[in-house]
Amino acid sequence: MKINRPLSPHLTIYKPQLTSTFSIFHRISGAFLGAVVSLTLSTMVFFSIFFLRIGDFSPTFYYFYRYVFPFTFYFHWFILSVINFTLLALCYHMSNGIRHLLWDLGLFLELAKVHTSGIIMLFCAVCLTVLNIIRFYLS
Ligand code: HEM
Repeated sequence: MKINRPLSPHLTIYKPQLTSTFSIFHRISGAFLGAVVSLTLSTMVFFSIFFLRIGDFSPTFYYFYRYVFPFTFYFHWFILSVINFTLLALCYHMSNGIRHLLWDLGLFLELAKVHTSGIIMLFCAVCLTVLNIIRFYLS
């Protein structure tokens, strides 16, 4: 029997909520950070093995820069976008992660406090991101 009803979890009929939106972005930022970390590590492993320098993960590795330089020269806009986006994801994930850890301690679990801590978390995440991006460009 085919019933033409929407499937659970009915995302399209829900009014967007602060709680669910922050939760979804916590997962998305966690997955994004995981992808960035594993891609960075696997690139380093690849270069280490490729030049028979197995186990050398040092970013001061000469050949790493020699072959990566042309790429960074032509695609610097892409690399800078990934770095800035990673900083945003990390600052958001860390700020919201601290909020999660406070909940795990049994703190701020009332609905009003969940909303207030969400606004504070967003403010901290934006400030941290801006400060980190300024620091990145000044260094
Ligand atoms: C590169 C660093 C990080 C990566 C790759 C990462 C990745 C992840 C992923 C994939 C999840 C699962 C998300 C889900 O399934 O909903 C997660 C959850 C979590 N992360 Fe991170 N994370 C990182 C850094 C941090 C930092 C710095 C904090 C600091 C507080 C943090 C706190 C948490 C917490 C508390 C959870 C559990 C949230 C829950 O109970 O649902 N993470 N992380």
